[in-house]
Amino acid sequence: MARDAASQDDGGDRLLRRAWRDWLWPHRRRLALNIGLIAAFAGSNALYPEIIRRSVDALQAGDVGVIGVIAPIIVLVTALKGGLLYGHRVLTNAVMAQVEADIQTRLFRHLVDADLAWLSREPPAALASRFTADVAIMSGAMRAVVTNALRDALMVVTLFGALLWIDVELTLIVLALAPLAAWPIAAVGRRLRKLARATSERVASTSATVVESFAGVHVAKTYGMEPYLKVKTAGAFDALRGLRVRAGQAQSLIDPLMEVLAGVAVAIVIWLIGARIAAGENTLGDITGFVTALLLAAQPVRALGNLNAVVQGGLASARRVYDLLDQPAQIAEPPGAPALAVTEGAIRFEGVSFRYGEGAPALSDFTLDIPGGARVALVGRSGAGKSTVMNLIPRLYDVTEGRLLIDGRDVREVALASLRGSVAVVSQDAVIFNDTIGANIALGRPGATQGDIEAAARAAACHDFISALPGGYGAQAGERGDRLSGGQRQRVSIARAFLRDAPILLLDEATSALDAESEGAIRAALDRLSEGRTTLIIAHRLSTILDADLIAVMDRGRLVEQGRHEALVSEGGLYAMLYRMQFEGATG
Ligand SMILES: Nc1ncnc2c1ncn2[C@@H]1O[C@H](COP(=O)(O)OP(=O)(O)OP(=O)(O)O)[C@@H](O)[C@H]1O
Repeated sequence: MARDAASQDDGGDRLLRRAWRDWLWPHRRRLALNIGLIAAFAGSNALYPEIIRRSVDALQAGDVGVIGVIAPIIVLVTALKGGLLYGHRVLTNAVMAQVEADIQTRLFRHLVDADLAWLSREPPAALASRFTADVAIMSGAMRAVVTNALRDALMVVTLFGALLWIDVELTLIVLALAPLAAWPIAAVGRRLRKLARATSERVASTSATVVESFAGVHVAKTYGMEPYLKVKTAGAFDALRGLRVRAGQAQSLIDPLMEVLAGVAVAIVIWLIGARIAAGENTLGDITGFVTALLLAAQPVRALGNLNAVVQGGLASARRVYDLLDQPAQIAEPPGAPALAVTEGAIRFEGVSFRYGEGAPALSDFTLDIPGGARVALVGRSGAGKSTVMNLIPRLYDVTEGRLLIDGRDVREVALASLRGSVAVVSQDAVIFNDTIGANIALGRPGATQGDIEAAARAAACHDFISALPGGYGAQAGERGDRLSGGQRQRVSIARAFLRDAPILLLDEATSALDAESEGAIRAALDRLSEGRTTLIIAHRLSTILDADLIAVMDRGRLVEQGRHEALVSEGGLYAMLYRMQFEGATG
């Protein structure tokens, strides 16, 4: 019944087969063993009606001695059932926990390798909800299908076997009622699948709202934004509530419907057997055995009806998980791509155009030659495209038109790891992970020794403050590095870049002012870091600009001027204007 309903919905059947092949088939041995346990359980369950029929008939015939035999048999059968059920549950749990971990691992591996352009479309918390909420719903549905559904189906089959054994004609009459149940279950299933999809999307956006609220809690509190956040989240929670109420209403139909149908079946049976007993064709044992089997079958039949709801929810979540897994990475290297061996470190943008998605171009016909080892300052108004230039070098995005060459090689033709390994980034918001400070520096070069890490920290002027922390390099940096000050975070990220020792350095100078001492330490560290490396700087300080070998002035995605400070000032163009507005009178 569950499959019927699923197949009527677009791709449901294919999705089920795919989920089976991807996640369950690898565990087929343990699943087969589990099915054996369930079959044995269902088989022992079907012995009940026969035991009851015989005892009632024997008791009615005055054979009290039979109780001495029946009672131990009942204990034996229930003990067997108990043992089988225990094994089945433990095994199911182990397999499904493994399946969940498999899905999460594959999803994560796929996502960390995915393109930035595509990853940044969804808030991190919404992505995270696919790992937690969607994977749980999906594995819950699989658990229900491979274990409960099989167990219930086997129970129904064996109990109907028992019914047939007792009375073929009556069993066929009862079976004739089945199609009456199938139709509403399928209809409810289709509705539930739609609601499940909407619910999963809501859960994702609600998680994003909640996480965003707490991530920006400093600003939220300072600006007294609590009422705004309360209203915003209350709306999201209420929308979720609405969806759940509607799903609950649809799902609640199934049980009562099955209940009524079971009542009809029992009534028909009692009515027919009553007539037959009166005619002397059936015994009281027959009716008791038959009704026992029927009542025993009612529960698994009902569970199968409800299973459809779970399957539909699982399919909706599986769709969302596969939507991510099926997204191919556009930024890939050609097979057998050679490693990039940087010799000079010369970078050439050759007629590069680039646009993010559908918007206006962020770069248009941008051509710039950066000699190896040069320090180049990118200057321009906000939104001019400076960060975009930086993003293209390690191929966070690919150019839409033109070429980007490093030492004469197109970056799209070399091994991605070697390209990224040749680049170190120090950005304004130093990205610090929730790990030890030592581990955060070590990210610069996996496999670095403690000695290397300390040398990098010394070069970045952060060894002293790290050593003074309780725990030293083993001290925790906190969530997003919040146990460190802004200046300390920046120095840790500079130490990471020192450790990386890459020939190309991308610097986004911090705009926020630090205290003079911190500022001086960072500047000195950055100067040391950029020595002997091709360095691109999004410059915010006059001193950086004055020191630059080349200033590239950008306007609306185009390179409009280039040269050294004095020459550009005397040209009297955009640079001269920006310089007058921002820096004149400043000491840098
Ligand atoms: N992820 C993105 N998706 C869509 N558009 C983007 C994205 N990042 C930047 N843009 C757009 O591309 C253009 C160039 O942005 P970019 O960040 O390169 O400018 P910028 O010169 O670094 O600005 P700022 O000095 O303010 O950091 C802008 O118009 C911006 O709106």
